[in-house]
Amino acid sequence: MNTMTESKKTVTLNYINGEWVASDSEQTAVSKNPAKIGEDVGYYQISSSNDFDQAAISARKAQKAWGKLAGSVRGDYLLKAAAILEERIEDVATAMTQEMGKTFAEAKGETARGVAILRYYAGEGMRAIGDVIPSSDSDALMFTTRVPLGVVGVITPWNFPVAIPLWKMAPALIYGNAVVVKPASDTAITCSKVINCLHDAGIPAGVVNMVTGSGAKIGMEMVNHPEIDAITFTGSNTVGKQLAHAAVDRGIKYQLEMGGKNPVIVANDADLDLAADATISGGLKSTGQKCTATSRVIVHKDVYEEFKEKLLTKMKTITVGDGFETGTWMGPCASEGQLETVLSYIEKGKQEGAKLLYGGNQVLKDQGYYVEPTVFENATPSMTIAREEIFGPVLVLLKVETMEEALEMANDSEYGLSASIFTTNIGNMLSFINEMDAGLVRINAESAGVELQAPFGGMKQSSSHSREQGRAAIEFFTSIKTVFVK
Ligand SMILES: NC(=O)C1=CN([C@@H]2O[C@H](COP(=O)(O)OP(=O)(O)OC[C@H]3O[C@@H](n4cnc5c(N)ncnc54)[C@H](O)[C@@H]3O)[C@@H](O)[C@H]2O)C=CC1
Ligand SMILES: O=C(O)CCC(=O)C(=O)O
Repeated sequence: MNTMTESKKTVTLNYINGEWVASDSEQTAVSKNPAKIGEDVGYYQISSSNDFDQAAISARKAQKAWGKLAGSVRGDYLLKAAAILEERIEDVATAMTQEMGKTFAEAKGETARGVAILRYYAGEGMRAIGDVIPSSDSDALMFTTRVPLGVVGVITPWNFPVAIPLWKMAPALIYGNAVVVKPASDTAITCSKVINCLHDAGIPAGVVNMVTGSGAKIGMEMVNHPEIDAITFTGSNTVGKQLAHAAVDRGIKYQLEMGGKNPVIVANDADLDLAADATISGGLKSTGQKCTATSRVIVHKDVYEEFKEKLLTKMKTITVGDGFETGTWMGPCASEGQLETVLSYIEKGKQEGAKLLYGGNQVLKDQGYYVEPTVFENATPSMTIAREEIFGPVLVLLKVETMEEALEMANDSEYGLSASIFTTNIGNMLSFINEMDAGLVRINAESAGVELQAPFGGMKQSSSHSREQGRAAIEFFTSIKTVFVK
């Protein structure tokens, strides 16, 4: 059981060496429902250094035998976990909607994606892990193989509390690593339900561990711990950079997926209904809390007014509310802190002279942390709302004279995660594919929408220039060994 009952409270436990255990700090914190002020979802452990130490040591011990299993045997555990997660979709998605506010439909979709991730990486256990390379010595055999890194520390955010832990843990595990995961506190309960699926699948004790608590404490201990051989992180740039410095100091491998300020270009030959729908879906689904969310909408002057009208008409139909209620299209911000951040960016946009076209207000104040879908125009590329990641349902319209200017503006960002263009012109498409500095470029499709079997990651400040997901994950979670036999 991943929980215990204490004074009528449901308390989520840490998972260390195959057992659900309370922290020796004897302290817990509450996970709150952002859709209902005052409703507690449950409690999680505020872990101590000793808890983390135990988890890391257990992982080290377990990794030795785990790494020696055949890939197909490791894959069988992932397949079992996938089947269990699939049976528990409603329960896991319920916890997700309660903890971070995503609509129940989105939460079920994400959990189903988690199932697919486990199945995809189970298959990786049977695929090639090396090449035979002709040696200059004709009597020798030379080839590459791949070995696990050892114990991988996994630090995850709250915005995809099932998919992100799984797209990091599943490849780590299939390639023979053990893991210690520290989930975001806001979604610790959801993550514990995912870990419970691996536990119920019978994964050997110590191969998977979860320790909840403060990022500043447990996260930093993780990167500095001698039993941790690599760190994979998704979250803010500030934290990512701190982790990178610490990882470099220790000489361990690290992988960071961080922010985005993702542009959409709407050309004068675009299908404007498609562009407006995709801008809304890409920018406002999950209340804009995706690193791939559309944020800057760069529109050619010839179609600017028509596109704007279509966008506004569609935006006005968006219903904001509790993600469990039928008819809700957009849930609350994930936490009070996140709501405050979004409102402060909206305020800054107004102060710096952008025109608020629609939204901008906190709504349903007495119920939860809700904000209206919001769009600005008359913004300049140097304004804060056009430069910084907002991580909320805020779009910024920018008008351009030419396609060259559009591409230049799209690239004028410290980030380079994802980008879209809406056009019917092959020349525009090709220029965008070749010249857009982003890890994910999408033509006539929204900027969000990552496929688990394809590489995912950003350019510039959006990532550590590595890629996760798909076959690309093997590059981070293994080391190449070149073997020469004579
Ligand atoms: N790229 C993405 O998908 C995400 C981006 N963000 C961005 O970050 C902003 C703030 O969100 P937060 O949840 O506060 O992100 P964060 O970067 O603080 O948290 C992400 C994870 O890192 C952990 N963490 C926090 N401080 C740490 C430290 N010093 N050392 C090691 N681990 C640490 C957290 O506990 C959590 O598990 C958002 O508004 C958004 O702009 C947040 C979440 C996901
Ligand atoms: O767009 C997606 O599906 C994934 C987004 C993501 O990785 C993130 O927000 O951290």
